[in-house]
Amino acid sequence: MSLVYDSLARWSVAWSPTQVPALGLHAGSPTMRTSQKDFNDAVSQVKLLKEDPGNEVKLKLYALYKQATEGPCNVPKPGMLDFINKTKWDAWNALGSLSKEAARQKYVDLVSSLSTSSKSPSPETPAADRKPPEGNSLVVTSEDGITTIRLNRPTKKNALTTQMYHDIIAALQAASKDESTITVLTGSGDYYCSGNDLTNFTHLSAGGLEEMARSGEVLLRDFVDCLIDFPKPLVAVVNGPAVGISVTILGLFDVVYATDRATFHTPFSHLGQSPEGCSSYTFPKIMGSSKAAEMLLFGKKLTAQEACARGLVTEVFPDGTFQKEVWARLKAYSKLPPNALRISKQIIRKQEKEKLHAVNAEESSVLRERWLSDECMNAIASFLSRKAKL
Ligand SMILES: CCCCCCCCCCC/C=C/C(=O)SCCNC(=O)CCNC(=O)[C@H](O)C(C)(C)COP(=O)(O)OP(=O)(O)OC[C@H]1O[C@@H](n2cnc3c(N)ncnc32)[C@H](O)[C@@H]1OP(=O)(O)O
Repeated sequence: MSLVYDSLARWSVAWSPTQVPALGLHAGSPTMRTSQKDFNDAVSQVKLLKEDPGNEVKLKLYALYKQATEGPCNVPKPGMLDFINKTKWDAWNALGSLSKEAARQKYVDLVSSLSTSSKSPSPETPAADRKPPEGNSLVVTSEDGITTIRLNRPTKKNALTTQMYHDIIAALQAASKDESTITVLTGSGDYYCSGNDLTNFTHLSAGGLEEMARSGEVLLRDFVDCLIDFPKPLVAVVNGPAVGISVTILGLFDVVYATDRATFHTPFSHLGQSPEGCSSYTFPKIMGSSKAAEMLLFGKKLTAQEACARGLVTEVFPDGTFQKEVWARLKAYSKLPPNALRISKQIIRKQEKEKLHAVNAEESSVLRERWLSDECMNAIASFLSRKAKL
């Protein structure tokens, strides 16, 4: 959860020993002097931890630090949409009337338990060497008549940032005009895609939440429109679990190949959201209304085999031979006459294009409303504070 992580990392800058505010101890108490030194040492030690202790621990550290230095939570509760500060406030407030001394002790104990399970880097290790940069979130290549658009944020399970939606649109537009015969969407690492990056909701502009929801609606509509209009064969190479919008848009692909490790999950109700990617239309058509409802309303997660039996997936391959088999198949298909493929694809799509655009516009507009709802806000806050995992 990078947002809270980053935010906590920033707080740790403020924990520099020279900036730590006075702890309000009674001079002359040897126990407390020791405790203060231990506490200050622990504060410094946190910054040397090599391994990320995870958001839950970092929140505990934050809360204990605040309690130890300022006492019980004494600031107003941040608004519901101020996810990060609300999460921090909740953690601090949960400590109730715990004394400063007890909080300091708990902080020291917690850091000490972390230090024993994680080696500190040598002081000269440059920060950049500790966490390698992720590089480009989208990688587009063209080879053997195939343009491949690869989601490339493996450490975030290829969650889609707003920039990635824009980049995919641009990549599809370029692919529609390039020399390739087939276009492929796939993912790097163990996941295909974990859907919309939930931290997209935290990037509020001056226009506030309403403006964010409005621009989200436009971006979603443009993204899905681009898939509806894509003129060449579009293939999904589903290399691992797929969540949310990465699943719903599969109904707009021509062929979907999946590893037997893949799962297909659309937890919209859990998130206080509603279906997109034209799935409210394509899913009932592909698998029948009751099977579609099980996925889109109740968030039933399908195995690759189940998704194949329901017609969402074209074929499932054993994970061990997935890449080899699929790419060999695609290379063979890419030798087919490109114009015939284009014309055939377009005549198939033409029958439904208008309908799909209308469905997309409606789904996007309904989602804009959903994004402003308490149900959605609470679900996202819950994910960001790591209370719930889907
Ligand atoms: C209004 C503005 C919107 C602008 C954009 C509009 C465009 C269209 C929007 C269309 C609507 C789309 C809807 C959806 O896609 S709904 C589905 C959303 N996805 C989820 O709810 C999945 C959430 N993730 C999880 O449940 C788990 O992470 C997952 C099961 C996928 C994997 O669990 P696992 O335990 O294996 O791994 P981690 O949880 O530790 O994940 C590793 C790190 O990756 C981060 N992560 C994963 N998925 C997401 C995500 N979707 N958004 C943000 N971050 C994600 C996770 O937090 C971990 O990060 P840290 O290592 O930093 O903790």
